[in-house]
Amino acid sequence: MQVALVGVNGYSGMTLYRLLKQHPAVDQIKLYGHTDSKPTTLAALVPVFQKETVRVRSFDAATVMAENDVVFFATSAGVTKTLALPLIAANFPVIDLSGDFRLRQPDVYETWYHQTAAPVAALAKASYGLAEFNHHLTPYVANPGCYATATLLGLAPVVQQHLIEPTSIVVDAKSGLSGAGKKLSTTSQFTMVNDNLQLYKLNQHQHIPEIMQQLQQWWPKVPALEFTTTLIPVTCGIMSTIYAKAAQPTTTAELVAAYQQVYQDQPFVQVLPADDLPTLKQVVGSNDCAIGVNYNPITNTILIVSVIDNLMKGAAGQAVQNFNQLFQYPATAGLPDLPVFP
Ligand SMILES: NC(=O)C1=CN([C@@H]2O[C@H](COP(=O)(O)OP(=O)(O)OC[C@H]3O[C@@H](n4cnc5c(N)ncnc54)[C@H](OP(=O)(O)O)[C@@H]3O)[C@@H](O)[C@H]2O)C=CC1
Ligand SMILES: CC(=O)N[C@@H](CCC(=O)OP(=O)(O)O)C(=O)O
Repeated sequence: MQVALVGVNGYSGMTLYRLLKQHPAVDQIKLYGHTDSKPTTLAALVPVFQKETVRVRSFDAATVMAENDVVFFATSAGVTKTLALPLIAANFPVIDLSGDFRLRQPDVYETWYHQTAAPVAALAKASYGLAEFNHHLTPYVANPGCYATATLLGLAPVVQQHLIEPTSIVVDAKSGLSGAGKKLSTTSQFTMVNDNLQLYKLNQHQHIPEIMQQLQQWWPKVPALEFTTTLIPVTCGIMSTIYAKAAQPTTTAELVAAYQQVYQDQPFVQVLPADDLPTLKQVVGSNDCAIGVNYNPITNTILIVSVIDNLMKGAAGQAVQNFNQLFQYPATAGLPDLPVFP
């Protein structure tokens, strides 16, 4: 299998390169940059990869299709909606880590991403690749966002089985700094991130419509959700802490059983026993999502804690899961089994 990767010098691209390099079905990885990039090497672009002398060439859609069997785009929002159009027209396999093709409605993308959307005909050819649930992939896979992945995997059982009041979902999500990509900003300087917590994009986060789109497919009665995001001083990891009112009184044991039933055949989702809640260290470096649930009978509230590594399950790892599904490789091929600890 000949694999193309665009955006290798971003955080998700670097992670994807590392995974693809040890994927048993990948024979060669070809790297591409901007359409007007000067030829260079990976070592020159990513100094920590100093041993990697593989070339990085400018992006040209016809060359990419001629030289490869599939292309991964680990590029910033707004790039694939133009660069990928010839690939979509040719039905060439694409796995897109950006948000450009996740939202079905162009006006929703324009509202939340503050830029023009991809053409409607192109959007219609994309499938949303929440890997545990969406198995009918088209050749163009829109890989989910990191917060959306943690939150949707956490909510799926209670939403699909109508175990909560649909109007009562509150999500308090936190992310490490690598979620913001490599570009430095005032809020991402060491002096602001270290020893600090910063709430951001209040009621404006682009993953709100992405989460809603999927929740409403599972249960149209979910009208909205409260969703906040906080930058925390870790490099990798997302913790999505979710609260919802139970539809009727329940127990933690019943909830754990419901979650275990939904995820019993999923190698990358670990449902923890009752009274156990996950930590970031249980998943960082792996492609796992770990989920803990608890019921508070005094307030009739269900608590769900869902953790992932934003660059793995939230980006590159799930992209490899979708690659495995698209080409019918074993689900776990090329994906590490254990987190990095200590
Ligand atoms: N970081 C995360 O945890 C997650 C990220 N994502 C998504 O994955 C994508 C990449 O994110 P991340 O790695 O964090 O971002 P980075 O900012 O770290 O990297 C962005 C990459 O896109 C490349 N790029 C930007 N514009 C162009 C262009 N016009 N043509 C070709 N390449 C381009 C950059 O190359 P150069 O530097 O040379 O311009 C760089 O390689 C984004 O869409 C992001 O939303 C999704 C889930 C989680
Ligand atoms: C910490 C941090 O800033 N995280 C980013 C997540 C980026 C992402 O995954 O966004 P896309 O939808 O564009 O893929 C954010 O909250 O916007």
